[in-house]
Amino acid sequence: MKTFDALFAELTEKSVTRPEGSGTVKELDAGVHAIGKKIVEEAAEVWMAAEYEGDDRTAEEISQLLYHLQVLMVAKGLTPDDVYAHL
Ligand SMILES: N=c1c2ncn([C@@H]3O[C@H](COP(=O)(O)OP(=O)(O)OP(=O)(O)O)[C@@H](O)[C@H]3O)c2ncn1[C@@H]1O[C@H](COP(=O)(O)O)[C@@H](O)[C@H]1O
Repeated sequence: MKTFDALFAELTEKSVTRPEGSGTVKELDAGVHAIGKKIVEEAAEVWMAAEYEGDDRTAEEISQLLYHLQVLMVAKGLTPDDVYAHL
């Protein structure tokens, strides 16, 4: 089981070490515009899953949305604390 903070640490490290085959590195290289489109796409999938696909699928789609939000955070140099400050 991975937490939000553990995933963020993993993605931050990958952005620095840039390992071969990392989807995160590929997405970071695609840029903020492309990441933003993934976020919108995943948000729609969360909505559809919540309405029509049950709790497991909804949780899975939420995890994917959180992942893409974290990639955007890394791309923009934002930390979880920057976000938590607004909660
Ligand atoms: N949690 C995730 C995660 N959630 C979602 N995704 C990506 O988001 C996509 C969402 O799947 P969809 O089926 O909705 O999208 P799709 O349209 O079929 O896929 P694409 O054609 O858009 O890639 C997946 O294909 C993954 O590319 C993730 N990619 C990576 N992680 C974790 O991030 C960490 C680093 O991953 P790498 O950088 O790939 O090593 C690892 O711990 C991974 O488990």
